[in-house]
Amino acid sequence: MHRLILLRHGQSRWNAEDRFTGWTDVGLTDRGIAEAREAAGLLKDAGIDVDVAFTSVLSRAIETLHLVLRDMDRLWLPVHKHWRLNERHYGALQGLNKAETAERHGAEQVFQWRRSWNVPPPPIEPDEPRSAVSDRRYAGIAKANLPRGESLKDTTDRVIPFWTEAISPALRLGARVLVSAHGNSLRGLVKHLDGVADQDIPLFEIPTGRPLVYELGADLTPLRRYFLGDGGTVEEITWPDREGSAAA
Ligand SMILES: O=C(O)[C@@H](CO)OP(=O)(O)O
Repeated sequence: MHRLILLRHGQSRWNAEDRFTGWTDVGLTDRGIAEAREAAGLLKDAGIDVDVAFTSVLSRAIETLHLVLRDMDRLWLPVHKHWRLNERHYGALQGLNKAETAERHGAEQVFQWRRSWNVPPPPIEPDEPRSAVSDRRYAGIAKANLPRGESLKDTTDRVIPFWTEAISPALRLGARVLVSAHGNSLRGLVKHLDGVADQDIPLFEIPTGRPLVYELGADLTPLRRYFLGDGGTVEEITWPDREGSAAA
């Protein structure tokens, strides 16, 4: 059996302020730091160890990973950072308050932007200061390939090549893998792993700082998936049984 742990970063400053964040690089709040440390405690209590970690190039996921590895006494493990694990790029919505945006554009429109499978947010202009074009961490990516606003489908489409080329080979070699990333990049990965139907993914939320453990078969097919809870409890995830869906 292979084991994969997915971890959404602890609460960020903009989570706390209810702002669309996306590729904006904001740090953790005190609560976010506490959540990351609680995640380490849950992993240790469950007897789960890790051999290699992957994260995005955004500070909130990197900081969360470091806090977890430090508390697990595993700071020495190999860590691979990649932009493909970044949060969904929220385009021109980045920086706006979510409740105010709902008042302005309507709750249904905002729900579509936030949770639909394939509705992208309004795009950001490449020459805007908020764009990733001028950010040195993305210097190696062709400008034309830098996202300007992604749907969940767009996000998933850029996460999966990294899953295929980097994460799944590590699992196949027998490594226990921890991925510290973001609400939407992880939702996309879950959708892919479990073959979740498009209409079921909008209601699936990954809480900040709560480890989601996947037990995978030899061919990396999910056998079980569950959130770790206090006192050694687990919360199993099941998906509606739909025709055409590979989900269990
Ligand atoms: O703002 C964001 O980048 C994400 C995650 O916090 O928000 P949402 O959950 O609304 O997709």
